[in-house]
Amino acid sequence: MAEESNWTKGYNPPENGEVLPVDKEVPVVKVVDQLQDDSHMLVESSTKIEVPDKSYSSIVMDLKESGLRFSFPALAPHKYPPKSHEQQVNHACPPASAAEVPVSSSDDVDNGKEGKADSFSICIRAMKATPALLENELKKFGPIRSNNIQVNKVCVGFVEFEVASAVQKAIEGEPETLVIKDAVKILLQGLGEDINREGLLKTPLRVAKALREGTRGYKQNVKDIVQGALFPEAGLESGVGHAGGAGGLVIVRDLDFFSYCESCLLPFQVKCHVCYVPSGQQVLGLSKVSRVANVFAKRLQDPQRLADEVCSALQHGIMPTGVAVILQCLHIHFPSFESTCLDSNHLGWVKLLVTSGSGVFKNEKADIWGDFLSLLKLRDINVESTHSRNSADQCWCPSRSFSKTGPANVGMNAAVASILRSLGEDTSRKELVGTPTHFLKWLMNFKNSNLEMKLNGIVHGTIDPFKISGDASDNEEHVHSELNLSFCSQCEHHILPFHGVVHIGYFCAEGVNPIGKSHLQSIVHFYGFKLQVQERLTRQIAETVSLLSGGDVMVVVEANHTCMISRGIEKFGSNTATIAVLGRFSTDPAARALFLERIPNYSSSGG
Ligand SMILES: Nc1nc2c(ncn2[C@@H]2O[C@H](COP(=O)(O)OP(=O)(O)OP(=O)(O)O)[C@@H](O)[C@H]2O)c(=O)[nH]1
Repeated sequence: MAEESNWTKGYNPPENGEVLPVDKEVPVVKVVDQLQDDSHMLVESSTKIEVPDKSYSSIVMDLKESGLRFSFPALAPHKYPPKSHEQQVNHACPPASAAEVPVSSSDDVDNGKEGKADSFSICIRAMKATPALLENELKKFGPIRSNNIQVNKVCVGFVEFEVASAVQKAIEGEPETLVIKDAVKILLQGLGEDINREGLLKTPLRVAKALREGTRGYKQNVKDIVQGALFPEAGLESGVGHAGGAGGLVIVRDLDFFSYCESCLLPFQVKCHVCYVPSGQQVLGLSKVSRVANVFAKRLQDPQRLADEVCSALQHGIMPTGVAVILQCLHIHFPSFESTCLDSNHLGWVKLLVTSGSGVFKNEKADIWGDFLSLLKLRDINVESTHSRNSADQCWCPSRSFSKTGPANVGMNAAVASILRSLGEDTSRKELVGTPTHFLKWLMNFKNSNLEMKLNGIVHGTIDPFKISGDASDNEEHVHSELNLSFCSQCEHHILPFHGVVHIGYFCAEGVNPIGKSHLQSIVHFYGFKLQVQERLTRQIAETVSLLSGGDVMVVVEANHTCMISRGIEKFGSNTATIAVLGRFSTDPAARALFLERIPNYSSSGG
C-alpha cells in the first residue's frame, strides 16, 4: 500500500463524547412461500461458496464444533436510513447494521480442520418445508444421504448430500445466482462479446459467485463472532482512567480487506487499523477483530460507513472504554480512452483515509489518539493530523467525478440493478441510485469496438510509425526498449480489473528512429481495453509490434489481478508476469537477458 504522505484525511469524529446506544440486531429474513417453486427456494451451503480447496464436510464439522447453526437467511433488501454528511459528522459511530444469521466466514474454513467427515450439507429456508418435500426438490442435484434431512421449528431444512458436486449444483441453482448470471450475460452482450465464446462460458457463474462471496457480510452476525471469544483478563478495571486501567491499548494493525464500492461496484482495497481500550476485565480474541471488520467489509460500502460500522460493532461487542478505527482505502481510477491515448499515466489510485472513534476516542483531539498513532508509526504507518472530511473527499469514488456519460443502455442498466437486488440491496437507497450508471461507465471502457475505431491505422499498418533516415539496411542493430507502458484491462473470467505495466523490446537498426512511445502505448491500450487474459494480451502486443518492427520482439507484462486479490484465493500483494518472445529473442538468451535487465523494479501502489 502506498505511503501515508499522500493520504487524504477524510473524517473528523465528533467531539461530544457521545457513545451511541446499541441497535438491536433485527433479523432480516425473507419469507419464502412455496417450496415447490424453484424460483422461491433458497439454498445456501454451509460456507462461502468458493473454497474449492476445502471440503464441505470440514465446514460443517467446524460449525458443529463451534456450536453455530450453519444456516443462511434468505437475501432481503437492507435498507439504510438516508444519512446526510451532517449526520455522519454527528454520529462518529452509528449502530452496526443488523447482522442476522450466524454463518461461517471464509476464515472458518482456514483453520486446518479439513476432511474430518464426508458430509456435504446445505441448508434451506422455506415455509412448510418437510423432509419429504425437501427430498423431492433437492434430489435433482445429486444423491441425498438417507435419513439426513431435517427441518427445524423455524422451517430451516438441513440436507446432507453424498457428494460435494451436489452441493455445488444446488448453490448454482439458487435464484440469486441465476438472476446474476442472466444479468452478466446481458452485460457481456452489451460489451459486444459473444457469450458462447469459450473464455466467457463460465464467466456469468464466476461473476455471480464472486459478487455473492464479496457481499456475504450481510449474512454474518457480529454477536456470534464475538461471544465465546471474550476472555477474562485481570487488571482491566471497568472504564477507569486514561486507558481503562492497567490494560492500556490493544492495537491490531494492517488488516487487509477488499470491499465493493457502493457507488460503482468495483472492489476497493482497505488497510484497517483497530485500537481499543479494554475494560470490564475482558479482552477480545485478536482474530475476532479482523473477523468483525470483515463482516462489514464484505458488503457494498463507503469508506466512512465501513469505519463507523466496524467501530460501532466492536464497541457494542466488547463494551470497552473506547474503540478507534483507521482505514486507508484505495480505489482504482477510472481510465478513459480519450485521455489514456494521450496520457500513459492514467492509472493511479484514489486514496482516502477515514477514522471513527467511540468512547474515549470520540474526541479526535483526545491524547489517546496520539498513543494510537504513535503505535502505528512504529510500523511506518503515518497518519497525518486529522481534519474534517471536505466535499472533495465525499466523492472519493472516481465514477462520480466523471463528467461524460455515454448513451444510457436501458437493458444493461436494468441488469446491474437486478444484480444489486440479488445481493440483497435496496436499489432505491440513496447511495445506490447511480450505481448502475457508474458501473457501466467503467465497464463500457472495455467494449470491443471502442478503440478499434481510433487505432485502426496503427494496428492494421496503414500508419507507418517508422521514419527511416537514410539507408539503414546495413547498419548494426541494437535492442531498443520501451518500459513501463501502463495498461488497464478487464479479466474475462471474473469481469474484474487487472492492470499494470508493459515493457517492449525490439531490435532496431542504427539510423532508424524507434517506434514512437505514444504508438506503442496506443497498441497497449488497444489490446488492454477489452475483456482479456494476460497471456493473450502479451502475445497480441508482441505480434502487433513485430509487424511494425521487423519481427524480433520481446514483451513483458506485469500485472495485478483484482480477481486474485479481492476474492477467491485473496492473495494480497500477488502479481503476475508474462513474457512473449518472437524472432531473434526466442533464440538469443543474451538479448533476452539484456532486455530483462533493463526492466526496473515494479512496485504497484495499489495491488
Ligand atoms: N491464465 C490466466 N488465468 C487467469 C487470468 N485471469 C484470471 N485467471 C484465472 O482464471 C481461473 C478461473 O478458474 P475457475 O476455477 O474457472 O474460476 P474460479 O472458481 O473463480 O477460480 P478461483 O479464482 O480459483 O476462485 C482462475 O484460476 C483465475 O485465477 C489470466 O489473465 N490468465
